[in-house]
Amino acid sequence: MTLAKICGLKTPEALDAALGAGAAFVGAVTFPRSPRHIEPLHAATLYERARGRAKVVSLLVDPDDALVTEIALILKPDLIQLHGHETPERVAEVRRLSGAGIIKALPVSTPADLDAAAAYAPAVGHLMFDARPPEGSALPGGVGARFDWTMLQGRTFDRPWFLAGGLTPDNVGEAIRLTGAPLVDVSSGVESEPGVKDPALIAAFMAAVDAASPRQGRTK
Ligand SMILES: O=C(O)c1ccccc1NCC(=O)[C@H](O)[C@H](O)COP(=O)(O)O
Repeated sequence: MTLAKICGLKTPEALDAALGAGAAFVGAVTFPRSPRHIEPLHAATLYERARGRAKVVSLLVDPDDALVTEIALILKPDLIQLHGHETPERVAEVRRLSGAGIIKALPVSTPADLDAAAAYAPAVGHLMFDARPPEGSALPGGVGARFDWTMLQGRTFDRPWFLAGGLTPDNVGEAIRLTGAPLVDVSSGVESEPGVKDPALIAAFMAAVDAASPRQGRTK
């Protein structure tokens, strides 16, 4: 059974589409350079509708202590996704400061990149393998780039892991079948333009995840 996270949700319509389609995780990006950026106070109000329906994830990039504390107090996420250059020590510090679970995203372009996971496992609840963005990319994630998924075949990790990067309704089934990913994450693959989520693409993505990995007992 593969569960899905829809990332970069910043409107009630987009969040409702993800929740209605059965996303297990919903993500708020707080990173001003991103077209998906949402301020902590706005996210706190918006994500109230997700409580008890999906895990609320706050995505941060190399956050300082003040931002971690603000997010923890105002948004109260179930999980913080760290998508920058955070060391294992910094990840442990963010966990302590926030009291939230941690997803550490690791950029992947070669099999050796997967080896970094071992050092993070003690400090995190989840790992995320995301495509390393192309050189010169304005963002460290959410750019629709993918990596060679066959690198994950035969690999095991000490924590549940998300596959991310370039997933779409058309390719997520193949990605799950090739890798056995227990969790998948998508952003630009369910958008009509950068930062604008498309409810029909969200529904199609979730249907494709279900088709590749039926979820037991799901009613919608
Ligand atoms: O989505 C963003 O704008 C973003 C900004 C800064 C760091 C990470 C970001 N997104 C990371 C995600 O969680 C994406 O879902 C993941 O990288 C996959 O993105 P995509 O290839 O667009 O599906």
